[in-house]
Amino acid sequence: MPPVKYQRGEMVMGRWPGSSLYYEVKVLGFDSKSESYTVIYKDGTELELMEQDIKSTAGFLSRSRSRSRSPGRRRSGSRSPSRTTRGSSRKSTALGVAASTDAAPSSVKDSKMKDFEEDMLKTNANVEPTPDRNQHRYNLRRRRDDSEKKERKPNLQEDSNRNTVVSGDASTPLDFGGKIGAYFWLLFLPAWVLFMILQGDLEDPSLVNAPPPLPSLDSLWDYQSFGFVVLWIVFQALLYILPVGKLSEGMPLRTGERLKYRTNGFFALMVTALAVAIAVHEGVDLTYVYNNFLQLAVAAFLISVLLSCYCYGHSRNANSEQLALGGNSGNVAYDFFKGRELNPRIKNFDLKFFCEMRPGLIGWCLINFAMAVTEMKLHNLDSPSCSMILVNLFQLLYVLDGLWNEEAILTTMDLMHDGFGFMLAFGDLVWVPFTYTLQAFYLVNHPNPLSPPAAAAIVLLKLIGFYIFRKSNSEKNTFRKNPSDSKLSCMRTIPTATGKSLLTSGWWGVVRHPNYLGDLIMALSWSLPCGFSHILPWYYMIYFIILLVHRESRDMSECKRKYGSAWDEYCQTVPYRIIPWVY
Ligand SMILES: NC(=O)c1ccc[n+]([C@@H]2O[C@H](COP(=O)([O-])OP(=O)(O)OC[C@H]3O[C@@H](n4cnc5c(N)ncnc54)[C@H](OP(=O)(O)O)[C@@H]3O)[C@@H](O)[C@H]2O)c1
Ligand SMILES: CC(C)CCC[C@@H](C)[C@H]1CC[C@H]2C3=C(CC[C@]12C)[C@@]1(C)CC[C@H](O)C(C)(C)[C@@H]1CC3
Repeated sequence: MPPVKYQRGEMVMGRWPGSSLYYEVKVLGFDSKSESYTVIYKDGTELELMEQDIKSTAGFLSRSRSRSRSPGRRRSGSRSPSRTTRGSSRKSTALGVAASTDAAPSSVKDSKMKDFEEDMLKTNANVEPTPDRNQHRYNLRRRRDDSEKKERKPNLQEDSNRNTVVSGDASTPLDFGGKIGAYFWLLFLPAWVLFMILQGDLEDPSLVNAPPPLPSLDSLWDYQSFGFVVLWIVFQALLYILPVGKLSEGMPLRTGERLKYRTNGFFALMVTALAVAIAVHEGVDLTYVYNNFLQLAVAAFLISVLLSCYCYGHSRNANSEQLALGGNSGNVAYDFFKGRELNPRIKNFDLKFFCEMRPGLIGWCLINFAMAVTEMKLHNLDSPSCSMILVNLFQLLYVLDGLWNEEAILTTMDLMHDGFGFMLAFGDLVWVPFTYTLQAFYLVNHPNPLSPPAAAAIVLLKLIGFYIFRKSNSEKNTFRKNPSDSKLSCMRTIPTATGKSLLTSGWWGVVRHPNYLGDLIMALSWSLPCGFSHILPWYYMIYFIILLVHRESRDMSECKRKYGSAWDEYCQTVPYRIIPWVY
């Protein structure tokens, strides 16, 4: 049995799960089975922490003094993470290092808490002084009371049977149907892409039709297509590593470290556009993409499988801090699917960031363009049809916007929380370029003439969706990068115990995911130009509703875990999730 490093009653610094912030906590006990400590925070929140998430108060303070910054303060530069300066409605947040107990729920202020508060006051005398400590409130929700605690002791084995993962410091429920679900998705997703591409080729494509006959294995594989996909990825990788463009910092990791990312996506798109223009001018025939769509998709699929295997292997050498919460269940299929490592890198080359923003996203535009060229050739047109132009322009705008604001991706769920495994590798390299292009693919053989008023109405819808999407993403991104940015001076916020606050006005006060709302309106405008004759071009809309509803609920659980009662307060203030008064 390992020696017990921290004793019952000892005051130590405990890391708040999922963040790099440390709070003063009191050790209540040690569980030898799970090798975890039960600790209590000042508001009565009890958690089980592993030894690596605890530091002795003395060592912690001398270290943070010598650097003159606590982990919490490091997060937001020289400001204390909780310092709020604007808006009378703004409440202050709890501090990473020391917080008053003013707002601890009265129910938890029992005698144990009183002793504890006294201990805390003594310890706080040693803590770095903070400018507005007295205003701070502790708004963590008490996780468990004593009676519950008696019933449940942390146990790794027990948790894994219950479909939860104990990953470093938090119990994370398994997602996507757990272990069985992972097998299902691993088989279903590639089969579904194959099915849809085959449907798109039919004269009467309908998702409710019987599946088309399976093509022979021979016809799926093509060396040339494989070569083109490899070349494409290598070309994009070369553009990514060029020392052109900004080096942006990601959000702080659990270790407090911030990774650097080369955000030159817009430049990469421009260079690619130039290269494609030269190639077309030199006689390269883009109808190849339409004629070999299936073979190109199969090649991309094989590459995504190889990449996922590499990432799974790579994660074996990663330490627990580098693993994603939730991709570390011990079940090979689940972890392979969900991704174990948060930021797999080859030197400074970030695989997740690169795959999410470059080959698939830029490939999406190239494929759409190739479909427009094919439509013109097949139907002897001087220019693509109005529907094809709208689909191309709308989706190009979406990608351009994503690459122009590439830095914003660093605050999204995928970058901050998800591991990089099959789901994202396949999603980025196959799903995005070969299913998001299905509307253009469909239009090649299924023209849908649009009247000018119909086209104008669709353009208006797209612009409304885009406005909501862009404004809300920018609000959140600006706020996360610099909470005291003058552009947000009139915004109301709710403070949380982690030092971050939640916006409750502007778009984030309308619904909890205004960016999803804008995205959904845009998705509608992408399907409308294809008409209502078939369901295939509506696949994106249907998939997107499912994806965003699921994503929203995943984000809800994650935010509840991170922010506790502050999140509940936010949900009360902003009751609708995505669509006002509907959902
Ligand atoms: N086209 C596609 O296939 C596709 C698919 C998925 C998503 N998307 C788009 O990608 C973008 C990113 O989506 P995402 O799923 O990563 O979610 P997101 O909405 O960008 O990020 C969610 C995170 O925002 C923070 N947050 C939540 N409420 C907040 C508030 N009131 N104030 C401040 N911060 C708040 C929380 O993180 P912290 O508090 O930790 O910062 C939360 O975890 C969206 O625009 C979405 O529409 C597109
Ligand atoms: C069913 C699975 C295979 C699901 C796979 C999901 C991924 C394809 C998506 C998850 C997050 C998405 C995303 C974009 C593209 C699709 C995903 C990778 C995005 C890069 C599209 C451009 C946007 O501007 C964006 C940068 C906001 C966006 C970020 C999230």
